[in-house]
Amino acid sequence: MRILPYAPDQSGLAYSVGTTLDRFIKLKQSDFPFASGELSQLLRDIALAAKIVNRETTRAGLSNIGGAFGQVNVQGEEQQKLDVIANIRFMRALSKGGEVCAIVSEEEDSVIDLQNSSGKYVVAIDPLDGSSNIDVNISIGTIFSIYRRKTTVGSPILKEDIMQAGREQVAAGYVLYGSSTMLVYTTGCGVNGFTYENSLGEFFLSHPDIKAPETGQIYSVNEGSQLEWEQGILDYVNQCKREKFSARYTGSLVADFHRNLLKGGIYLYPATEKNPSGKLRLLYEANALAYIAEQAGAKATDGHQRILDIIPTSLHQRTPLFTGSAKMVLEVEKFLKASKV
Ligand SMILES: O=P(O)(O)OC[C@H]1O[C@](O)(COP(=O)(O)O)[C@@H](O)[C@@H]1O
Ligand SMILES: [Mg+2]
Ligand SMILES: [Mg+2]
Repeated sequence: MRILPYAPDQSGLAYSVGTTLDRFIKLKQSDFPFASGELSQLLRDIALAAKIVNRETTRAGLSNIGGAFGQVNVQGEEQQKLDVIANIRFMRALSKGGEVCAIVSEEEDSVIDLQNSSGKYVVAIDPLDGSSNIDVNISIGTIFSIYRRKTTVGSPILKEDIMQAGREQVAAGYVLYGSSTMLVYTTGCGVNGFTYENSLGEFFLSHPDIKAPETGQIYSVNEGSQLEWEQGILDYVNQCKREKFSARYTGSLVADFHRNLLKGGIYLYPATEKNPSGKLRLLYEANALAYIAEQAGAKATDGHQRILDIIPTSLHQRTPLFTGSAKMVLEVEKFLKASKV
Protein backbone atom coordinates (compact mmCIF):
# COMPACT_ATOMS: atom_id res chain seq x y z
CA MET A 1 0.00 0.00 0.00
CA ARG A 2 1.40 3.43 -0.96
CA ILE A 3 0.77 6.28 1.47
CA LEU A 4 0.49 9.76 -0.04
CA PRO A 5 1.45 12.47 2.43
CA TYR A 6 -1.26 15.13 2.80
CA ALA A 7 0.44 18.24 1.44
CA PRO A 8 -1.84 21.27 1.17
CA ASP A 9 -0.48 23.62 -1.51
CA GLN A 10 1.64 26.61 -0.61
CA SER A 11 -1.21 29.10 -1.29
CA GLY A 12 -2.18 28.72 2.33
CA LEU A 13 -5.77 28.35 1.22
CA ALA A 14 -7.60 25.42 2.82
CA TYR A 15 -8.61 24.52 -0.67
CA SER A 16 -6.58 24.55 -3.83
CA VAL A 17 -7.24 24.86 -7.52
CA GLY A 18 -8.98 21.64 -8.52
CA THR A 19 -11.21 21.49 -5.45
CA THR A 20 -14.73 20.58 -6.49
CA LEU A 21 -17.50 23.12 -5.99
CA ASP A 22 -19.27 20.74 -3.60
CA ARG A 23 -16.20 20.42 -1.39
CA PHE A 24 -15.54 24.16 -1.56
CA ILE A 25 -19.11 24.95 -0.48
CA LYS A 26 -18.74 22.54 2.44
CA LEU A 27 -15.40 24.07 3.48
CA LYS A 28 -16.72 27.61 3.16
CA GLN A 29 -19.79 26.79 5.22
CA SER A 30 -17.54 26.60 8.24
CA ASP A 31 -16.92 30.34 7.75
CA PHE A 32 -20.49 30.84 8.99
CA PRO A 33 -20.80 29.45 12.54
CA PHE A 34 -24.61 29.50 12.45
CA ALA A 35 -24.85 28.05 8.96
CA SER A 36 -27.53 25.39 8.64
CA GLY A 37 -26.52 24.11 5.21
CA GLU A 38 -29.60 25.51 3.41
CA LEU A 39 -27.69 28.20 1.51
CA SER A 40 -25.06 25.59 0.60
CA GLN A 41 -27.78 23.33 -0.77
CA LEU A 42 -29.31 26.23 -2.71
CA LEU A 43 -25.93 26.96 -4.34
CA ARG A 44 -25.68 23.28 -5.28
CA ASP A 45 -29.18 23.40 -6.79
CA ILE A 46 -28.18 26.40 -8.91
CA ALA A 47 -25.00 24.61 -10.04
CA LEU A 48 -27.05 21.59 -11.07
CA ALA A 49 -29.42 23.70 -13.17
CA ALA A 50 -26.38 25.45 -14.69
CA LYS A 51 -24.99 22.07 -15.81
CA ILE A 52 -28.29 21.25 -17.54
CA VAL A 53 -28.52 24.66 -19.22
CA ASN A 54 -24.87 24.30 -20.24
CA ARG A 55 -25.76 21.08 -22.03
CA GLU A 56 -28.61 22.85 -23.84
CA THR A 57 -26.45 25.82 -24.86
CA THR A 58 -23.67 23.66 -26.27
CA ARG A 59 -26.06 21.83 -28.56
CA ALA A 60 -28.38 24.71 -29.37
CA GLY A 61 -27.24 24.71 -32.99
CA LEU A 62 -27.88 20.97 -33.44
CA SER A 63 -31.35 20.74 -32.01
CA ASN A 64 -34.37 22.91 -32.55
CA ILE A 65 -33.81 24.92 -29.39
CA GLY A 66 -32.26 27.87 -31.23
CA GLY A 67 -34.37 30.81 -32.35
CA ALA A 68 -37.38 32.72 -31.06
CA PHE A 69 -40.01 31.18 -28.81
CA GLY A 70 -42.77 33.27 -30.33
CA GLN A 71 -43.76 35.14 -27.17
CA VAL A 72 -42.88 38.54 -25.70
CA ASN A 73 -41.87 38.82 -22.04
CA VAL A 74 -42.87 41.51 -19.53
CA GLN A 75 -39.97 43.66 -20.81
CA GLY A 76 -41.52 43.70 -24.28
CA GLU A 77 -38.59 41.60 -25.56
CA GLU A 78 -39.09 38.62 -27.84
CA GLN A 79 -38.25 35.53 -25.80
CA GLN A 80 -35.74 33.10 -27.27
CA LYS A 81 -36.42 29.39 -26.84
CA LEU A 82 -33.32 29.13 -24.66
CA ASP A 83 -34.62 31.96 -22.44
CA VAL A 84 -37.70 29.85 -21.76
CA ILE A 85 -35.78 26.56 -21.36
CA ALA A 86 -33.27 28.13 -18.96
CA ASN A 87 -36.12 29.70 -17.00
CA ILE A 88 -37.88 26.33 -16.66
CA ARG A 89 -34.66 24.56 -15.63
CA PHE A 90 -33.79 27.07 -12.89
CA MET A 91 -37.39 27.30 -11.68
CA ARG A 92 -37.48 23.52 -11.31
CA ALA A 93 -34.15 23.29 -9.49
CA LEU A 94 -35.07 26.16 -7.14
CA SER A 95 -38.54 24.85 -6.36
CA LYS A 96 -37.45 21.21 -5.98
CA GLY A 97 -34.51 22.11 -3.73
CA GLY A 98 -36.81 23.22 -0.91
CA GLU A 99 -34.74 26.20 0.29
CA VAL A 100 -36.54 28.91 -1.68
CA CYS A 101 -39.87 30.59 -0.87
CA ALA A 102 -40.09 33.04 -3.80
CA ILE A 103 -38.46 33.70 -7.18
CA VAL A 104 -38.18 36.85 -9.30
CA SER A 105 -37.25 36.05 -12.90
CA GLU A 106 -36.68 38.18 -15.98
CA GLU A 107 -38.97 35.78 -17.84
CA GLU A 108 -41.86 35.94 -15.32
CA ASP A 109 -44.21 38.92 -15.09
CA SER A 110 -44.77 38.58 -11.34
CA VAL A 111 -43.16 37.01 -8.27
CA ILE A 112 -43.31 33.20 -8.23
CA ASP A 113 -44.52 32.31 -4.72
CA LEU A 114 -43.47 28.70 -4.17
CA GLN A 115 -45.87 28.28 -1.26
CA ASN A 116 -42.96 26.67 0.55
CA SER A 117 -43.57 27.06 4.27
CA SER A 118 -39.98 26.17 5.15
CA GLY A 119 -38.19 28.19 2.45
CA LYS A 120 -35.90 30.89 3.87
CA TYR A 121 -34.53 32.32 0.66
CA VAL A 122 -35.69 34.61 -2.15
CA VAL A 123 -33.90 34.27 -5.51
CA ALA A 124 -33.83 36.87 -8.30
CA ILE A 125 -32.60 35.42 -11.58
CA ASP A 126 -31.80 36.29 -15.18
CA PRO A 127 -31.97 32.72 -16.51
CA LEU A 128 -30.31 33.54 -19.82
CA ASP A 129 -28.29 36.71 -20.23
CA GLY A 130 -27.17 37.90 -23.64
CA SER A 131 -30.16 36.40 -25.45
CA SER A 132 -29.35 38.24 -28.68
CA ASN A 133 -26.17 36.14 -28.88
CA ILE A 134 -27.72 32.69 -28.47
CA ASP A 135 -28.00 31.86 -32.17
CA VAL A 136 -24.63 33.31 -33.13
CA ASN A 137 -22.53 31.26 -30.72
CA ILE A 138 -21.24 34.17 -28.62
CA SER A 139 -20.86 33.70 -24.86
CA ILE A 140 -24.07 33.95 -22.84
CA GLY A 141 -24.80 33.64 -19.13
CA THR A 142 -27.08 33.30 -16.13
CA ILE A 143 -27.16 35.84 -13.26
CA PHE A 144 -28.57 35.20 -9.75
CA SER A 145 -29.05 37.04 -6.46
CA ILE A 146 -30.00 35.37 -3.15
CA TYR A 147 -31.66 37.10 -0.20
CA ARG A 148 -32.92 35.81 3.16
CA ARG A 149 -36.61 36.56 3.48
CA LYS A 150 -37.44 39.36 5.95
CA THR A 151 -40.73 37.99 7.24
CA THR A 152 -41.12 34.84 9.32
CA VAL A 153 -40.61 31.55 7.50
CA GLY A 154 -43.98 30.02 6.68
CA SER A 155 -45.87 33.33 6.72
CA PRO A 156 -47.16 34.93 3.50
CA ILE A 157 -44.51 36.45 1.19
CA LEU A 158 -44.62 40.23 1.52
CA LYS A 159 -43.24 43.12 -0.55
CA GLU A 160 -40.41 43.60 1.97
CA ASP A 161 -39.18 40.07 1.23
CA ILE A 162 -38.77 40.93 -2.45
CA MET A 163 -37.94 44.64 -2.61
CA GLN A 164 -34.65 44.39 -0.76
CA ALA A 165 -31.65 46.61 -1.55
CA GLY A 166 -28.70 44.84 -3.13
CA ARG A 167 -26.61 45.31 0.01
CA GLU A 168 -28.95 42.76 1.68
CA GLN A 169 -27.85 39.92 -0.63
CA VAL A 170 -26.47 36.87 1.16
CA ALA A 171 -25.03 35.45 -2.06
CA ALA A 172 -24.81 36.32 -5.74
CA GLY A 173 -23.23 34.89 -8.85
CA TYR A 174 -23.23 34.25 -12.53
CA VAL A 175 -22.64 31.38 -14.92
CA LEU A 176 -20.76 32.08 -18.13
CA TYR A 177 -21.46 29.67 -21.00
CA GLY A 178 -18.45 30.46 -23.17
CA SER A 179 -15.38 28.73 -24.55
CA SER A 180 -15.46 27.10 -21.14
CA THR A 181 -18.35 27.20 -18.70
CA MET A 182 -17.69 28.96 -15.43
CA LEU A 183 -19.61 29.61 -12.22
CA VAL A 184 -18.45 32.67 -10.28
CA TYR A 185 -20.04 33.57 -6.95
CA THR A 186 -19.71 35.25 -3.58
CA THR A 187 -21.32 34.72 -0.18
CA GLY A 188 -19.76 37.88 1.17
CA CYS A 189 -16.29 36.43 1.80
CA GLY A 190 -14.57 37.10 -1.50
CA VAL A 191 -15.24 35.90 -5.04
CA ASN A 192 -14.31 32.48 -6.42
CA GLY A 193 -14.56 31.04 -9.92
CA PHE A 194 -15.13 27.42 -10.93
CA THR A 195 -14.67 25.87 -14.35
CA TYR A 196 -16.91 23.06 -15.55
CA GLU A 197 -15.21 19.80 -16.52
CA ASN A 198 -17.67 18.29 -18.98
CA SER A 199 -16.42 14.71 -18.92
CA LEU A 200 -16.52 14.58 -15.12
CA GLY A 201 -19.69 16.69 -14.83
CA GLU A 202 -18.08 18.73 -12.05
CA PHE A 203 -17.22 22.36 -11.40
CA PHE A 204 -13.62 22.71 -10.18
CA LEU A 205 -12.08 25.73 -8.45
CA SER A 206 -10.03 27.49 -11.14
CA HIS A 207 -10.03 31.12 -10.03
CA PRO A 208 -9.65 31.37 -6.23
CA ASP A 209 -10.16 34.69 -4.50
CA ILE A 210 -10.63 36.88 -7.59
CA LYS A 211 -9.40 40.46 -7.15
CA ALA A 212 -10.22 42.98 -9.89
CA PRO A 213 -7.36 45.21 -11.08
CA GLU A 214 -7.82 48.75 -9.73
CA THR A 215 -7.81 50.14 -13.26
CA GLY A 216 -7.65 48.91 -16.85
CA GLN A 217 -7.48 49.76 -20.55
CA ILE A 218 -10.79 48.26 -21.73
CA TYR A 219 -14.18 49.92 -22.04
CA SER A 220 -17.38 48.07 -22.94
CA VAL A 221 -20.31 50.13 -24.23
CA ASN A 222 -22.73 49.92 -27.14
CA GLU A 223 -21.44 52.89 -29.15
CA GLY A 224 -24.44 52.57 -31.42
CA SER A 225 -26.44 54.63 -28.92
CA GLN A 226 -23.73 57.33 -28.60
CA LEU A 227 -25.99 60.06 -30.01
CA GLU A 228 -28.35 59.50 -27.07
CA TRP A 229 -25.69 59.68 -24.33
CA GLU A 230 -25.50 62.52 -21.84
CA GLN A 231 -22.42 64.76 -22.10
CA GLY A 232 -20.57 63.21 -19.16
CA ILE A 233 -20.62 59.75 -20.76
CA LEU A 234 -19.53 61.12 -24.11
CA ASP A 235 -16.64 62.94 -22.41
CA TYR A 236 -15.59 59.81 -20.53
CA VAL A 237 -15.66 57.54 -23.58
CA ASN A 238 -13.75 60.14 -25.62
CA GLN A 239 -11.11 60.19 -22.89
CA CYS A 240 -10.85 56.38 -23.13
CA LYS A 241 -10.23 56.84 -26.86
CA ARG A 242 -7.64 59.56 -26.31
CA GLU A 243 -5.86 57.16 -23.94
CA LYS A 244 -6.06 54.48 -26.65
CA PHE A 245 -8.06 52.06 -24.49
CA SER A 246 -9.50 49.01 -26.29
CA ALA A 247 -13.22 48.89 -27.03
CA ARG A 248 -14.63 45.43 -26.21
CA TYR A 249 -18.40 44.84 -26.27
CA THR A 250 -19.98 41.44 -26.80
CA GLY A 251 -23.65 42.25 -26.22
CA SER A 252 -23.63 39.80 -23.29
CA LEU A 253 -23.39 41.59 -19.93
CA VAL A 254 -21.98 38.52 -18.12
CA ALA A 255 -19.21 38.04 -20.71
CA ASP A 256 -18.18 41.72 -20.71
CA PHE A 257 -18.35 41.91 -16.91
CA HIS A 258 -16.26 38.75 -16.49
CA ARG A 259 -13.52 39.91 -18.86
CA ASN A 260 -13.26 43.27 -17.17
CA LEU A 261 -13.28 41.69 -13.69
CA LEU A 262 -10.23 39.59 -14.57
CA LYS A 263 -8.36 41.96 -16.90
CA GLY A 264 -9.38 45.41 -15.62
CA GLY A 265 -11.91 47.50 -17.50
CA ILE A 266 -15.34 49.07 -17.31
CA TYR A 267 -18.82 48.18 -18.60
CA LEU A 268 -21.15 51.09 -19.27
CA TYR A 269 -24.86 50.98 -20.01
CA PRO A 270 -26.02 54.57 -19.60
CA ALA A 271 -29.51 55.99 -19.80
CA THR A 272 -30.52 56.64 -23.41
CA GLU A 273 -33.58 58.09 -25.12
CA LYS A 274 -34.67 54.50 -25.91
CA ASN A 275 -33.96 53.40 -22.29
CA PRO A 276 -34.27 56.54 -20.13
CA SER A 277 -33.54 54.49 -16.99
CA GLY A 278 -30.87 52.39 -18.67
CA LYS A 279 -31.49 48.87 -19.96
CA LEU A 280 -30.21 46.52 -17.28
CA ARG A 281 -32.57 45.28 -14.57
CA LEU A 282 -31.72 46.13 -10.96
CA LEU A 283 -33.07 43.00 -9.19
CA TYR A 284 -31.60 40.23 -11.38
CA GLU A 285 -28.74 41.77 -13.31
CA ALA A 286 -27.20 44.87 -11.66
CA ASN A 287 -27.44 43.84 -7.97
CA ALA A 288 -25.70 40.48 -8.37
CA LEU A 289 -22.84 41.86 -10.46
CA ALA A 290 -22.48 44.86 -8.10
CA TYR A 291 -22.09 42.50 -5.11
CA ILE A 292 -19.45 40.47 -6.94
CA ALA A 293 -17.70 43.60 -8.16
CA GLU A 294 -17.44 45.03 -4.65
CA GLN A 295 -16.35 41.69 -3.17
CA ALA A 296 -13.53 41.64 -5.76
CA GLY A 297 -12.46 45.21 -4.99
CA ALA A 298 -14.23 46.73 -8.03
CA LYS A 299 -17.25 49.08 -8.07
CA ALA A 300 -20.78 49.42 -9.49
CA THR A 301 -22.87 52.59 -9.66
CA ASP A 302 -25.75 54.14 -11.56
CA GLY A 303 -23.52 57.14 -12.11
CA HIS A 304 -24.46 58.80 -8.88
CA GLN A 305 -24.94 56.13 -6.21
CA ARG A 306 -23.79 52.62 -5.32
CA ILE A 307 -26.05 50.11 -7.10
CA LEU A 308 -26.26 48.13 -3.82
CA ASP A 309 -27.88 51.11 -2.05
CA ILE A 310 -30.75 51.50 -4.51
CA ILE A 311 -34.07 50.60 -2.86
CA PRO A 312 -36.14 48.71 -5.47
CA THR A 313 -39.68 49.92 -6.16
CA SER A 314 -40.70 47.58 -9.00
CA LEU A 315 -39.83 44.03 -10.00
CA HIS A 316 -38.40 44.71 -13.43
CA GLN A 317 -37.06 48.21 -12.81
CA ARG A 318 -34.05 49.23 -14.84
CA THR A 319 -30.99 51.22 -13.87
CA PRO A 320 -28.03 52.81 -15.65
CA LEU A 321 -25.02 50.59 -14.86
CA PHE A 322 -21.33 51.47 -14.70
CA THR A 323 -19.29 48.63 -13.26
CA GLY A 324 -15.71 47.46 -13.29
CA SER A 325 -12.30 48.59 -12.03
CA ALA A 326 -12.70 50.97 -9.09
CA LYS A 327 -10.66 53.88 -10.49
CA MET A 328 -12.49 53.75 -13.84
CA VAL A 329 -15.95 53.79 -12.19
CA LEU A 330 -14.93 56.76 -10.01
CA GLU A 331 -13.73 58.50 -13.20
CA VAL A 332 -17.14 58.07 -14.85
CA GLU A 333 -18.86 59.54 -11.79
CA LYS A 334 -16.42 62.47 -11.92
CA PHE A 335 -17.22 63.13 -15.59
CA LEU A 336 -20.95 62.91 -14.98
CA LYS A 337 -20.70 65.38 -12.08
CA ALA A 338 -18.48 67.76 -14.09
CA SER A 339 -20.89 67.73 -17.05
CA LYS A 340 -23.68 68.92 -14.74
CA VAL A 341 -21.77 71.92 -13.41
O1 LIG B 1 -28.10 45.28 -27.47
P1 LIG B 1 -27.75 46.24 -26.38
O2 LIG B 1 -28.72 47.40 -26.28
O3 LIG B 1 -26.35 46.71 -26.46
O4 LIG B 1 -27.92 45.45 -25.01
C1 LIG B 1 -27.06 44.40 -24.68
C2 LIG B 1 -27.23 44.12 -23.23
O5 LIG B 1 -28.55 43.62 -23.03
C3 LIG B 1 -28.49 42.31 -22.46
O6 LIG B 1 -28.57 41.36 -23.47
C4 LIG B 1 -29.69 42.20 -21.54
O7 LIG B 1 -29.81 40.95 -21.00
P2 LIG B 1 -30.83 39.82 -21.50
O8 LIG B 1 -30.25 39.20 -22.69
O9 LIG B 1 -30.88 38.93 -20.31
O10 LIG B 1 -32.16 40.47 -21.75
C5 LIG B 1 -27.14 42.25 -21.78
O11 LIG B 1 -26.63 40.97 -21.65
C6 LIG B 1 -26.27 43.06 -22.73
O12 LIG B 1 -25.15 43.62 -22.14
MG1 LIG C 1 -29.62 39.88 -18.93
MG1 LIG D 1 -32.06 37.34 -19.85
